[in-house]
Amino acid sequence: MEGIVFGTPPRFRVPIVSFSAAGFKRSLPSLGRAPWIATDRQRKPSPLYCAMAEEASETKEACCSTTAEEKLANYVDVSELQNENAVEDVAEKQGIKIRRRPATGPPSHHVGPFEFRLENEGNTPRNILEKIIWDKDVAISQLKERRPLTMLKKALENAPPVRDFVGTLRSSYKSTCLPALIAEVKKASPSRGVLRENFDPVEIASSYEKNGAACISVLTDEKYFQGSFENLEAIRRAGVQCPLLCKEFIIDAWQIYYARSKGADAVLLIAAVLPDLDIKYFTKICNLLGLATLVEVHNEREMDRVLGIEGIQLIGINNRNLETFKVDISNTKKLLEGERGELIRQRDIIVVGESGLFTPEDISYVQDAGVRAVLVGESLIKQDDPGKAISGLFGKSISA
Ligand SMILES: O=C(O)c1ccccc1NCC(=O)[C@H](O)[C@H](O)COP(=O)(O)O
Repeated sequence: MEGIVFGTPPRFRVPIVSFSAAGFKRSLPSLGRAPWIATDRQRKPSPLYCAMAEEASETKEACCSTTAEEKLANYVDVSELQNENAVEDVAEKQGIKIRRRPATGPPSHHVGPFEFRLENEGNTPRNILEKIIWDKDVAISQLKERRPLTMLKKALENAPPVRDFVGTLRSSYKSTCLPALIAEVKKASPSRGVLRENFDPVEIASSYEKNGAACISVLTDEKYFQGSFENLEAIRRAGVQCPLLCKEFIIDAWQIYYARSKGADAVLLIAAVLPDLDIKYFTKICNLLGLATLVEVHNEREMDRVLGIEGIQLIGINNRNLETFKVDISNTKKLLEGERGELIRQRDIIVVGESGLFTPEDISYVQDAGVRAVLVGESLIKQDDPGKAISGLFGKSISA
């Protein structure tokens, strides 16, 4: 039975819950036709729609000939959006298990003389990735208050020119016949704790560049990776020429503008977190800003979803399960076998092998699987001189 509302005194008002075979299951009333029509206090307008509406309305100012609606329609097939039920419903249909934010209300509810606990529902993240996303959702809301999109767009007028992230990977692969290296500036991580106490991001990035890295990945999440946007900006300002990937958990278009304003040349979009429409729209924003997008997958379903999205040039296969932390480099081989690999080759999509790469044998293994770039953090950052460790990773020097 759906939607039983208990007749409780106002101060114990509980969200609509429903009984189900699995015990109490919080049933959210399905949304109206557009995802931004919130019928539950937890449902905020989807960042996707807000960004589109904001972008469209701003564009309306910029070029009055194009109406906001026309601009909106240019980005995505608006009917997709209007037909979209709850963001969560769409995510569920696409196999996305990461919920964008906690369900409403405390984990336990009093109904008359009874106390009901909605175990495993509501406000307990199921894994670290979901916890990271929930915290990110709150943090971005606060950042947007302080630095509205209009301010960011103004700041972009003075941003350094964007560098060609994808083109640099292609050139590197062509000149060395080895996977291009995206070397990662990462102080800590949830799975490995602090990787490097003596952490000077500019020194590390410069050493990576000197020893043949094609591009550099910079963790900007503070809470779980001890990274920062200041690190990204400092590396850019220090004169490092390698194109920079802003390694951030992107859930809102605002973050893309912010990354660009801090000197990023590419951003990461995680298929385990973002529905297809978000990936599609965020990729369009990146194209508008000249940024590359690295769309990260971990399983076949995510790979098939991303291959169904037009305009994707760069796909990262993460060998690390971001929910369990299990690392298995055979995951790269598995996702590049058969038709998937064929389609990727036909489209000339660059695949990046990510995580768990430590030896020349690991590099050969993923290269034989079909990757033309690798993203490596731990095996380099833990060495005394992370840059000098690059030759050990490839079995020879890759610097020009
Ligand atoms: O590394 C983690 O613990 C982690 C946890 C949750 C989300 C993302 C996480 N890592 C990001 C990465 O994927 C790695 O930093 C990157 O692929 C490099 O991996 P490695 O070479 O194994 O450091």
